[in-house]
Amino acid sequence: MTHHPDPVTVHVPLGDRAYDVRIGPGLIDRAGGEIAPLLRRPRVAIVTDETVAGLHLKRLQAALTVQGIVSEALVLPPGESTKSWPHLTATVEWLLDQRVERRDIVVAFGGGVIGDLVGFAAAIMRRGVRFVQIPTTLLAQVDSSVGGKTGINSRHGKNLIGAFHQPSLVLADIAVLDTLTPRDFLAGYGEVAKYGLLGDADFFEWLEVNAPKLRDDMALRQHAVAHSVAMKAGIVTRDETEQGERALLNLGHTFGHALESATGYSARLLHGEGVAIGCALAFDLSARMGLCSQEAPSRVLDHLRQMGMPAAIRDIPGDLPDDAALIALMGQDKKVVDGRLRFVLARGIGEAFVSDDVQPGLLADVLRDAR
Ligand SMILES: NC(=O)c1ccc[n+]([C@@H]2O[C@H](COP(=O)([O-])OP(=O)(O)OC[C@H]3O[C@@H](n4cnc5c(N)ncnc54)[C@H](O)[C@@H]3O)[C@@H](O)[C@H]2O)c1
Ligand SMILES: O=C(O)C(=O)C[C@@H](O)[C@H](O)[C@H](O)COP(=O)(O)O
Ligand SMILES: [Zn+2]
Repeated sequence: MTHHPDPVTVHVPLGDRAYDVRIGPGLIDRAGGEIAPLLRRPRVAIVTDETVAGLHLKRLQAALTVQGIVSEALVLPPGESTKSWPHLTATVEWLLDQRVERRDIVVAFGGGVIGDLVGFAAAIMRRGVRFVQIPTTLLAQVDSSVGGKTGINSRHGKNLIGAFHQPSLVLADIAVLDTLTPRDFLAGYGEVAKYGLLGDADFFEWLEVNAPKLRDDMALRQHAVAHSVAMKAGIVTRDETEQGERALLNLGHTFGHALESATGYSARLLHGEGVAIGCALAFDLSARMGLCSQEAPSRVLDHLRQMGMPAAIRDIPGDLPDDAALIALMGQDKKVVDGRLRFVLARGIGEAFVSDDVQPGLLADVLRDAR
Protein backbone atom coordinates (compact mmCIF):
# COMPACT_ATOMS: atom_id res chain seq x y z
CA MET A 1 0.00 0.00 0.00
CA THR A 2 1.45 3.38 -0.99
CA HIS A 3 1.87 6.13 1.56
CA HIS A 4 1.51 8.81 -1.09
CA PRO A 5 -1.59 7.97 -3.07
CA ASP A 6 -2.54 10.18 -6.04
CA PRO A 7 -5.37 12.62 -5.46
CA VAL A 8 -8.89 11.43 -6.13
CA THR A 9 -11.73 13.70 -7.20
CA VAL A 10 -15.33 13.68 -6.02
CA HIS A 11 -17.52 15.82 -8.26
CA VAL A 12 -20.50 17.62 -6.77
CA PRO A 13 -22.88 17.98 -9.75
CA LEU A 14 -24.97 20.98 -8.80
CA GLY A 15 -25.56 22.49 -12.25
CA ASP A 16 -24.07 25.97 -12.48
CA ARG A 17 -22.82 25.55 -8.90
CA ALA A 18 -21.00 22.26 -9.60
CA TYR A 19 -17.49 21.78 -8.24
CA ASP A 20 -14.76 19.27 -7.55
CA VAL A 21 -13.48 18.05 -4.21
CA ARG A 22 -9.85 17.01 -4.66
CA ILE A 23 -8.55 14.64 -1.99
CA GLY A 24 -4.94 13.55 -1.55
CA PRO A 25 -1.62 14.30 0.12
CA GLY A 26 0.37 17.33 -1.05
CA LEU A 27 -2.48 19.40 -2.49
CA ILE A 28 -1.45 22.53 -0.58
CA ASP A 29 1.85 22.51 -2.45
CA ARG A 30 -0.09 22.24 -5.69
CA ALA A 31 -2.73 24.82 -4.77
CA GLY A 32 -1.51 27.40 -7.31
CA GLY A 33 -2.03 25.09 -10.25
CA GLU A 34 -5.34 23.82 -8.88
CA ILE A 35 -6.79 27.28 -8.28
CA ALA A 36 -5.32 29.15 -11.29
CA PRO A 37 -7.97 27.97 -13.79
CA LEU A 38 -10.68 29.61 -11.65
CA LEU A 39 -9.03 33.04 -11.50
CA ARG A 40 -9.85 36.01 -13.72
CA ARG A 41 -6.86 37.89 -12.32
CA PRO A 42 -3.86 36.42 -10.48
CA ARG A 43 -4.69 37.33 -6.88
CA VAL A 44 -6.56 35.79 -3.98
CA ALA A 45 -7.49 36.78 -0.43
CA ILE A 46 -6.83 34.08 2.15
CA VAL A 47 -8.53 33.88 5.55
CA THR A 48 -7.11 31.48 8.11
CA ASP A 49 -6.53 31.10 11.85
CA GLU A 50 -3.39 31.61 13.92
CA THR A 51 -2.63 27.92 14.37
CA VAL A 52 -2.99 27.04 10.70
CA ALA A 53 -1.11 30.17 9.66
CA GLY A 54 1.81 29.26 11.93
CA LEU A 55 2.04 25.76 10.53
CA HIS A 56 1.07 25.98 6.87
CA LEU A 57 0.41 29.49 5.50
CA LYS A 58 3.91 30.13 4.11
CA ARG A 59 3.69 26.89 2.16
CA LEU A 60 0.30 27.80 0.68
CA GLN A 61 1.45 31.28 -0.29
CA ALA A 62 4.63 29.87 -1.86
CA ALA A 63 2.56 27.45 -3.91
CA LEU A 64 0.45 30.36 -5.16
CA THR A 65 3.47 32.54 -5.89
CA VAL A 66 5.00 29.82 -8.07
CA GLN A 67 1.97 30.19 -10.34
CA GLY A 68 2.25 34.01 -10.27
CA ILE A 69 -0.74 34.39 -7.91
CA VAL A 70 -0.44 37.25 -5.40
CA SER A 71 -2.05 36.62 -2.02
CA GLU A 72 -2.86 38.55 1.14
CA ALA A 73 -3.90 36.83 4.36
CA LEU A 74 -6.14 37.67 7.29
CA VAL A 75 -5.30 35.62 10.39
CA LEU A 76 -8.08 35.15 12.96
CA PRO A 77 -7.99 33.60 16.43
CA PRO A 78 -8.55 29.83 16.51
CA GLY A 79 -11.61 28.22 18.09
CA GLU A 80 -15.38 28.07 17.89
CA SER A 81 -15.88 31.57 19.32
CA THR A 82 -14.47 32.96 16.07
CA LYS A 83 -17.72 31.91 14.36
CA SER A 84 -19.40 35.08 15.64
CA TRP A 85 -20.66 38.51 14.55
CA PRO A 86 -17.48 40.45 15.48
CA HIS A 87 -15.22 38.18 13.43
CA LEU A 88 -17.69 38.09 10.56
CA THR A 89 -17.70 41.89 10.49
CA ALA A 90 -13.91 42.02 10.66
CA THR A 91 -13.59 39.50 7.84
CA VAL A 92 -16.03 41.21 5.50
CA GLU A 93 -14.46 44.62 6.15
CA TRP A 94 -10.97 43.20 5.55
CA LEU A 95 -12.10 41.62 2.25
CA LEU A 96 -13.49 45.00 1.23
CA ASP A 97 -10.22 46.68 2.32
CA GLN A 98 -8.46 44.26 0.00
CA ARG A 99 -10.77 45.38 -2.83
CA VAL A 100 -11.87 41.82 -3.45
CA GLU A 101 -14.12 42.07 -6.49
CA ARG A 102 -17.14 40.02 -7.51
CA ARG A 103 -15.07 37.97 -9.98
CA ASP A 104 -12.28 37.24 -7.45
CA ILE A 105 -11.80 34.22 -5.24
CA VAL A 106 -11.60 34.12 -1.45
CA VAL A 107 -9.72 31.19 0.09
CA ALA A 108 -10.89 29.66 3.38
CA PHE A 109 -7.79 27.97 4.80
CA GLY A 110 -8.50 26.12 8.03
CA GLY A 111 -10.96 23.94 9.87
CA GLY A 112 -14.73 24.09 9.95
CA VAL A 113 -14.75 27.34 11.90
CA ILE A 114 -12.82 29.19 9.21
CA GLY A 115 -14.72 27.43 6.41
CA ASP A 116 -18.15 28.32 7.82
CA LEU A 117 -17.23 31.91 8.68
CA VAL A 118 -15.38 32.71 5.46
CA GLY A 119 -17.97 30.96 3.31
CA PHE A 120 -20.63 33.15 4.90
CA ALA A 121 -18.52 36.29 4.46
CA ALA A 122 -18.08 35.37 0.78
CA ALA A 123 -21.84 34.79 0.47
CA ILE A 124 -22.76 38.26 1.69
CA MET A 125 -19.96 40.54 0.49
CA ARG A 126 -20.87 42.28 -2.75
CA ARG A 127 -23.92 39.92 -2.59
CA GLY A 128 -21.74 36.93 -3.27
CA VAL A 129 -18.19 36.20 -4.37
CA ARG A 130 -16.74 32.79 -5.15
CA PHE A 131 -14.64 30.97 -2.58
CA VAL A 132 -12.34 27.97 -2.41
CA GLN A 133 -12.19 25.72 0.63
CA ILE A 134 -8.79 24.38 1.69
CA PRO A 135 -9.89 22.37 4.74
CA THR A 136 -7.14 21.51 7.20
CA THR A 137 -8.98 19.39 9.80
CA LEU A 138 -10.42 15.92 9.40
CA LEU A 139 -13.82 17.35 10.22
CA ALA A 140 -13.58 20.03 7.56
CA GLN A 141 -12.31 17.59 4.92
CA VAL A 142 -15.07 15.02 5.42
CA ASP A 143 -17.92 17.39 6.11
CA SER A 144 -17.88 21.16 6.51
CA SER A 145 -16.00 22.10 3.32
CA VAL A 146 -18.57 20.30 1.18
CA GLY A 147 -22.22 21.15 0.67
CA GLY A 148 -22.36 24.91 1.05
CA LYS A 149 -23.70 25.34 4.58
CA THR A 150 -21.99 28.49 5.86
CA GLY A 151 -22.64 30.65 8.89
CA ILE A 152 -21.95 31.74 12.44
CA ASN A 153 -23.34 30.97 15.89
CA SER A 154 -25.80 33.04 17.89
CA ARG A 155 -26.37 33.15 21.63
CA HIS A 156 -29.64 31.42 20.69
CA GLY A 157 -27.87 28.43 19.15
CA LYS A 158 -25.45 26.93 16.65
CA ASN A 159 -25.25 28.14 13.06
CA LEU A 160 -28.43 30.18 13.38
CA ILE A 161 -27.16 32.93 11.07
CA GLY A 162 -25.97 31.78 7.67
CA ALA A 163 -26.57 31.00 4.02
CA PHE A 164 -26.18 28.21 1.53
CA HIS A 165 -23.20 29.20 -0.61
CA GLN A 166 -21.34 26.45 -2.47
CA PRO A 167 -17.55 26.65 -2.85
CA SER A 168 -16.04 26.65 -6.34
CA LEU A 169 -13.39 24.08 -5.44
CA VAL A 170 -12.34 22.08 -2.38
CA LEU A 171 -8.69 21.04 -1.90
CA ALA A 172 -8.40 18.46 0.87
CA ASP A 173 -4.70 17.86 1.48
CA ILE A 174 -4.91 14.80 3.71
CA ALA A 175 -1.24 15.10 4.74
CA VAL A 176 -1.97 18.40 6.49
CA LEU A 177 -3.94 16.41 9.07
CA ASP A 178 -0.62 15.10 10.44
CA THR A 179 -0.20 18.30 12.48
CA LEU A 180 -3.61 18.09 14.19
CA THR A 181 -3.68 17.43 17.91
CA PRO A 182 -4.96 13.94 18.75
CA ARG A 183 -8.07 15.56 20.23
CA ASP A 184 -8.89 17.56 17.09
CA PHE A 185 -8.25 14.54 14.88
CA LEU A 186 -10.63 12.43 16.97
CA ALA A 187 -13.28 15.14 17.10
CA GLY A 188 -13.33 15.09 13.29
CA TYR A 189 -13.69 11.35 13.46
CA GLY A 190 -17.08 11.88 15.10
CA GLU A 191 -18.41 13.11 11.73
CA VAL A 192 -16.74 10.22 9.85
CA ALA A 193 -18.48 7.65 12.06
CA LYS A 194 -21.71 9.59 11.50
CA TYR A 195 -21.69 8.70 7.78
CA GLY A 196 -21.61 4.98 8.51
CA LEU A 197 -24.26 5.32 11.17
CA LEU A 198 -26.64 7.36 9.04
CA GLY A 199 -26.52 5.46 5.81
CA ASP A 200 -23.81 2.87 5.26
CA ALA A 201 -23.50 -0.14 7.58
CA ASP A 202 -20.65 -1.59 5.48
CA PHE A 203 -18.66 1.61 5.91
CA PHE A 204 -19.27 1.51 9.67
CA GLU A 205 -18.00 -2.07 9.72
CA TRP A 206 -14.94 -0.96 7.75
CA LEU A 207 -14.37 1.81 10.29
CA GLU A 208 -14.63 -0.61 13.21
CA VAL A 209 -11.60 -2.37 11.74
CA ASN A 210 -9.65 0.48 10.16
CA ALA A 211 -10.43 3.72 12.01
CA PRO A 212 -7.67 3.21 14.62
CA LYS A 213 -5.16 3.26 11.72
CA LEU A 214 -6.38 6.49 10.05
CA ARG A 215 -3.78 8.59 11.84
CA ASP A 216 -0.88 6.59 10.42
CA ASP A 217 -1.99 5.13 7.11
CA MET A 218 -2.42 7.63 4.30
CA ALA A 219 -4.22 5.24 1.94
CA LEU A 220 -6.80 4.30 4.57
CA ARG A 221 -7.18 7.96 5.46
CA GLN A 222 -7.78 8.87 1.83
CA HIS A 223 -10.42 6.16 1.55
CA ALA A 224 -12.21 7.36 4.69
CA VAL A 225 -12.20 10.99 3.53
CA ALA A 226 -13.20 10.22 -0.07
CA HIS A 227 -15.97 7.82 0.98
CA SER A 228 -17.39 10.36 3.44
CA VAL A 229 -17.24 13.15 0.86
CA ALA A 230 -18.87 10.95 -1.80
CA MET A 231 -21.73 10.16 0.60
CA LYS A 232 -22.19 13.83 1.44
CA ALA A 233 -21.96 14.88 -2.21
CA GLY A 234 -24.71 12.40 -3.09
CA ILE A 235 -27.04 13.67 -0.38
CA VAL A 236 -26.34 17.34 -1.13
CA THR A 237 -26.88 16.81 -4.84
CA ARG A 238 -30.29 15.28 -4.19
CA ASP A 239 -31.32 17.85 -1.56
CA GLU A 240 -29.10 20.95 -1.61
CA THR A 241 -31.15 23.09 0.80
CA GLU A 242 -32.28 20.43 3.29
CA GLN A 243 -35.91 20.04 2.33
CA GLY A 244 -35.74 16.32 3.18
CA GLU A 245 -32.92 13.79 2.93
CA ARG A 246 -30.14 16.23 3.83
CA ALA A 247 -31.42 16.35 7.40
CA LEU A 248 -29.88 12.87 7.83
CA LEU A 249 -26.48 14.62 7.94
CA ASN A 250 -27.78 16.08 11.19
CA LEU A 251 -27.62 12.71 12.96
CA GLY A 252 -26.42 13.42 16.52
CA HIS A 253 -26.67 17.19 16.05
CA THR A 254 -29.93 17.94 17.90
CA PHE A 255 -28.25 16.70 21.07
CA GLY A 256 -24.74 17.83 20.05
CA HIS A 257 -25.66 21.42 19.21
CA ALA A 258 -27.60 21.82 22.47
CA LEU A 259 -24.57 20.55 24.40
CA GLU A 260 -22.23 22.88 22.48
CA SER A 261 -24.51 25.79 23.25
CA ALA A 262 -24.72 24.73 26.90
CA THR A 263 -20.93 24.68 27.15
CA GLY A 264 -20.64 28.14 25.61
CA TYR A 265 -18.99 27.00 22.33
CA SER A 266 -15.85 26.46 24.36
CA ALA A 267 -13.01 23.95 24.42
CA ARG A 268 -15.03 21.94 26.96
CA LEU A 269 -16.78 20.30 24.02
CA LEU A 270 -15.67 20.35 20.38
CA HIS A 271 -18.30 20.07 17.65
CA GLY A 272 -17.26 16.59 16.55
CA GLU A 273 -17.27 15.40 20.17
CA GLY A 274 -20.80 16.72 20.57
CA VAL A 275 -21.79 14.87 17.40
CA ALA A 276 -20.28 11.60 18.70
CA ILE A 277 -22.14 11.92 22.01
CA GLY A 278 -25.26 12.95 20.09
CA CYS A 279 -25.05 9.89 17.82
CA ALA A 280 -24.82 7.61 20.87
CA LEU A 281 -27.86 9.38 22.39
CA ALA A 282 -29.84 9.17 19.12
CA PHE A 283 -29.24 5.41 18.97
CA ASP A 284 -30.12 5.05 22.65
CA LEU A 285 -33.38 6.93 22.02
CA SER A 286 -34.10 4.80 18.94
CA ALA A 287 -33.63 1.60 20.93
CA ARG A 288 -35.89 2.83 23.76
CA MET A 289 -38.55 3.61 21.14
CA GLY A 290 -38.29 0.04 19.88
CA LEU A 291 -37.00 1.19 16.49
CA CYS A 292 -33.75 -0.76 16.66
CA SER A 293 -32.28 -3.54 18.78
CA GLN A 294 -30.31 -2.74 21.95
CA GLU A 295 -27.26 -4.12 20.15
CA ALA A 296 -27.08 -1.02 17.91
CA PRO A 297 -26.49 1.63 20.64
CA SER A 298 -24.06 -0.73 22.37
CA ARG A 299 -22.09 -1.09 19.15
CA VAL A 300 -21.99 2.69 18.66
CA LEU A 301 -20.78 3.24 22.22
CA ASP A 302 -18.20 0.46 22.01
CA HIS A 303 -16.74 1.90 18.83
CA LEU A 304 -16.53 5.46 20.15
CA ARG A 305 -14.92 4.17 23.34
CA GLN A 306 -12.49 2.05 21.31
CA MET A 307 -11.46 5.23 19.49
CA GLY A 308 -10.95 7.02 22.79
CA MET A 309 -13.69 9.57 22.14
CA PRO A 310 -16.13 11.20 24.51
CA ALA A 311 -19.26 9.14 24.03
CA ALA A 312 -21.60 10.18 26.85
CA ILE A 313 -22.78 13.39 28.49
CA ARG A 314 -20.88 12.44 31.63
CA ASP A 315 -17.63 12.68 29.61
CA ILE A 316 -18.10 16.47 29.29
CA PRO A 317 -16.09 18.25 32.01
CA GLY A 318 -17.82 20.74 34.28
CA ASP A 319 -21.43 21.49 35.11
CA LEU A 320 -24.23 21.44 32.58
CA PRO A 321 -27.70 22.97 32.68
CA ASP A 322 -30.49 20.61 33.73
CA ASP A 323 -32.35 18.42 31.24
CA ALA A 324 -35.24 20.85 30.81
CA ALA A 325 -32.76 23.57 29.86
CA LEU A 326 -31.05 21.26 27.37
CA ILE A 327 -34.39 20.40 25.80
CA ALA A 328 -35.20 24.13 25.61
CA LEU A 329 -31.92 24.68 23.73
CA MET A 330 -32.98 21.97 21.26
CA GLY A 331 -36.04 24.10 20.52
CA GLN A 332 -33.84 26.41 18.39
CA ASP A 333 -32.75 23.53 16.15
CA LYS A 334 -33.30 24.25 12.46
CA LYS A 335 -35.23 21.01 11.99
CA VAL A 336 -38.02 22.23 14.30
CA VAL A 337 -41.38 22.51 12.49
CA ASP A 338 -44.38 24.24 14.07
CA GLY A 339 -42.46 24.32 17.34
CA ARG A 340 -42.10 20.53 17.31
CA LEU A 341 -38.67 18.92 17.71
CA ARG A 342 -37.55 16.56 14.94
CA PHE A 343 -34.79 14.02 15.54
CA VAL A 344 -32.68 11.86 13.29
CA LEU A 345 -33.34 8.35 14.61
CA ALA A 346 -32.29 4.92 13.33
CA ARG A 347 -33.79 1.51 12.60
CA GLY A 348 -30.27 0.09 12.81
CA ILE A 349 -26.69 0.98 11.95
CA GLY A 350 -26.80 2.77 8.59
CA GLU A 351 -30.58 3.19 8.61
CA ALA A 352 -31.32 6.70 9.80
CA PHE A 353 -34.55 8.61 9.24
CA VAL A 354 -36.19 11.80 10.50
CA SER A 355 -38.96 11.65 13.09
CA ASP A 356 -41.10 14.18 14.93
CA ASP A 357 -42.65 11.42 16.97
CA VAL A 358 -40.50 11.38 20.10
CA GLN A 359 -42.32 11.23 23.43
CA PRO A 360 -40.97 13.95 25.75
CA GLY A 361 -40.83 11.39 28.60
CA LEU A 362 -38.47 9.12 26.68
CA LEU A 363 -36.24 12.05 25.73
CA ALA A 364 -36.02 13.03 29.39
CA ASP A 365 -35.17 9.41 30.31
CA VAL A 366 -32.34 9.32 27.78
CA LEU A 367 -30.84 12.55 29.09
CA ARG A 368 -31.26 11.60 32.75
CA ASP A 369 -29.59 8.21 32.26
CA ALA A 370 -26.75 9.76 30.24
CA ARG A 371 -25.65 11.96 33.15
N1 LIG B 1 -20.80 23.65 7.17
C1 LIG B 1 -20.95 22.38 7.50
O1 LIG B 1 -21.54 21.59 6.78
C2 LIG B 1 -20.34 21.89 8.78
C3 LIG B 1 -20.19 20.51 8.97
C4 LIG B 1 -19.59 20.09 10.14
C5 LIG B 1 -19.12 21.00 11.07
N2 LIG B 1 -19.27 22.32 10.83
C6 LIG B 1 -18.70 23.30 11.76
O2 LIG B 1 -17.30 23.12 11.81
C7 LIG B 1 -16.80 23.64 13.04
C8 LIG B 1 -15.81 22.67 13.63
O3 LIG B 1 -14.74 22.51 12.73
P1 LIG B 1 -13.33 21.94 13.20
O4 LIG B 1 -13.52 20.78 14.06
O5 LIG B 1 -12.49 21.86 11.99
O6 LIG B 1 -12.84 23.10 14.18
P2 LIG B 1 -11.77 24.27 14.02
O7 LIG B 1 -11.89 24.96 12.74
O8 LIG B 1 -11.91 25.07 15.27
O9 LIG B 1 -10.38 23.50 14.05
C9 LIG B 1 -10.03 22.78 15.19
C10 LIG B 1 -8.65 23.23 15.73
O10 LIG B 1 -7.64 22.69 14.89
C11 LIG B 1 -6.72 23.72 14.51
N3 LIG B 1 -6.21 23.31 13.20
C12 LIG B 1 -6.82 23.37 12.02
N4 LIG B 1 -6.09 22.76 11.08
C13 LIG B 1 -4.98 22.31 11.68
C14 LIG B 1 -3.85 21.58 11.26
N5 LIG B 1 -3.75 21.11 10.01
N6 LIG B 1 -2.88 21.30 12.16
C15 LIG B 1 -2.99 21.70 13.46
N7 LIG B 1 -4.06 22.39 13.92
C16 LIG B 1 -5.03 22.68 13.05
C17 LIG B 1 -7.52 24.97 14.54
O11 LIG B 1 -6.69 26.09 14.71
C18 LIG B 1 -8.43 24.73 15.75
O12 LIG B 1 -7.77 25.08 16.92
C19 LIG B 1 -18.00 23.84 13.93
O13 LIG B 1 -18.28 25.21 14.01
C20 LIG B 1 -19.12 23.14 13.19
O14 LIG B 1 -20.37 23.71 13.45
C21 LIG B 1 -19.85 22.77 9.71
O1 LIG C 1 -24.16 19.54 5.78
C1 LIG C 1 -25.13 19.29 6.49
O2 LIG C 1 -26.29 19.36 6.08
C2 LIG C 1 -24.93 18.93 7.90
O3 LIG C 1 -25.89 18.86 8.66
C3 LIG C 1 -23.54 18.64 8.36
C4 LIG C 1 -23.32 18.84 9.84
O4 LIG C 1 -22.24 18.01 10.22
C5 LIG C 1 -22.93 20.26 10.21
O5 LIG C 1 -22.54 20.31 11.56
C6 LIG C 1 -23.95 21.32 9.90
O6 LIG C 1 -23.40 22.60 10.02
C7 LIG C 1 -25.13 21.25 10.83
O7 LIG C 1 -26.16 21.90 10.21
P1 LIG C 1 -27.24 22.78 10.94
O8 LIG C 1 -28.15 23.13 9.83
O9 LIG C 1 -27.86 21.92 11.99
O10 LIG C 1 -26.54 23.95 11.52
ZN1 LIG D 1 -21.57 18.51 12.22
